[in-house]
Amino acid sequence: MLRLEGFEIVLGAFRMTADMTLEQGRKYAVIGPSGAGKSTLLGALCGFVPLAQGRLFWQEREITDADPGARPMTMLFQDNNLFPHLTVTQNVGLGIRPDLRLNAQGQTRVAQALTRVGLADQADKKPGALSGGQQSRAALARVLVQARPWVLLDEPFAALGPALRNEMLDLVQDLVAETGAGLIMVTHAPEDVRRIADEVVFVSAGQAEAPKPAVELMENPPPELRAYLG
Ligand SMILES: Nc1ncnc2c1ncn2[C@@H]1O[C@H](COP(=O)(O)OP(=O)(O)OP(=O)(O)O)[C@@H](O)[C@H]1O
Repeated sequence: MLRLEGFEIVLGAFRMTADMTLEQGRKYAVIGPSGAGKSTLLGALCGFVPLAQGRLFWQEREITDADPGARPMTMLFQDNNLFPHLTVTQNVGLGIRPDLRLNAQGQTRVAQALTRVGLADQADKKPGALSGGQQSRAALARVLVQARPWVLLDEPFAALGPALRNEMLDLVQDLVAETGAGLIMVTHAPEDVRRIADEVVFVSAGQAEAPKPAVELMENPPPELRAYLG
């Protein structure tokens, strides 16, 4: 369980609030207009964006001031954050040790993650030699080896075509189901919400609303959400 208690985030003229509990193992979509604060909210959870007020708890433990690396979450960005000069294996290995000095067990974990995402035969290539979908798979393998209780995705597959994006969403869905991780995913696509989310956090007008069941909300959106969905 992740508890956001009285969050207030202030970045220059921008201000937003959030107060909610996110249950372990559930899948949350974060949606809302451009500039509403979706990425900022994920940044605050990961410790990249400071809180002006509020506290963050994970399973009763306060982690408000914990370093990003000491938090129970991994973040995957749209550009996948792959290092072009490292091989796929090395990029995934970074998820275990930033200095890449992996022991045999670490190397096995990397190999297993690459097999799981279907990249075993691409392990020695550099990211530039992979397709967009394969790059996303490599980034997901790195998330997998980190084995954190929460996976945060910020519009991760927006650059992919619809079929490939659905394939990646299904893979993410399978991975979190296998590992028991919770998922928090920023997306602009209502079809992504329907495909993957249990619940929706709607961010608008300076507030991240507490999650609501996805099916109910998408079938019967309140006026603000209806205006956003168009
Ligand atoms: N470092 C910063 N300093 C000042 N303002 C910032 C900073 N980072 C973000 N902002 C502002 O915070 C607001 C929220 O930005 P954010 O990127 O979280 O929105 P978003 O909902 O993710 O938008 P999009 O859907 O377009 O990605 C924006 O008005 C943005 O300009």
